[in-house]
Amino acid sequence: MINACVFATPEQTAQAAAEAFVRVAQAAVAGQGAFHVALSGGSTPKLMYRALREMNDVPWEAVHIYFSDERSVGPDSPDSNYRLAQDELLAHVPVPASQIHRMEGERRPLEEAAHAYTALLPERLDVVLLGMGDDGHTASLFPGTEALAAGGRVAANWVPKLDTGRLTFSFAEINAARERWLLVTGAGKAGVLREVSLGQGEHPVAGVQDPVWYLDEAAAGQLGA
Ligand SMILES: O=C(O)[C@H](O)[C@@H](O)[C@H](O)[C@H](O)COP(=O)(O)O
Repeated sequence: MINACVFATPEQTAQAAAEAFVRVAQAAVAGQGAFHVALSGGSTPKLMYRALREMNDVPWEAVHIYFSDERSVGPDSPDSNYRLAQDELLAHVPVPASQIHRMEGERRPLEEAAHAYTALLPERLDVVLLGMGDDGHTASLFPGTEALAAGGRVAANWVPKLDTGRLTFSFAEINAARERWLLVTGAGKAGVLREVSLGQGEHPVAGVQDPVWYLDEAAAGQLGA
């Protein structure tokens, strides 16, 4: 079974994840003076980012932003995960620019970008925020790709079905964090989520250890069926 928080709508799911972000950020800053969090790409986190930018009492001056993956594009590309976070959250909150750590998706070879990003990671992330594709991928760890077995903390990953390279956290990096949050909404994810909950299929997201799932009822619709 999975450790899931289920909410009626994507908006309520996003709000709950944003409220958890505030709580965990406040505790981390009180305890260690900083909060190191890796944001996810894709469309699902957009609602959470919009909820989070309206929240009070976030210790933004002590928050360090990272990214769990990035497309092989520059920061101005509409496909950039960094640009999504910038447009929907970071441009609206007072995180010091020096504390926003972008993956250089435009850099070639991508292996150099992966190596450079590894060098700027903290010893341990507090939270890694992730999504799940309808093929069971998470971050840019796609089924059948080499990065599934990557050592190290950040990998360059060729994704044949997308005919493109990606930068992605390895499972080692994801699972070394203090917490892993999976934000998944929509009926299109329900079938894969059921298989993951039953230990069925070869879904990369199953490699994320002990995540907290933030789900809406549509995505959770086949759990326990
Ligand atoms: O770069 C990306 O696209 C994400 O890192 C990816 O892992 C995403 O979380 C899933 O594809 C879900 O995407 P949606 O939220 O758009 O369904």
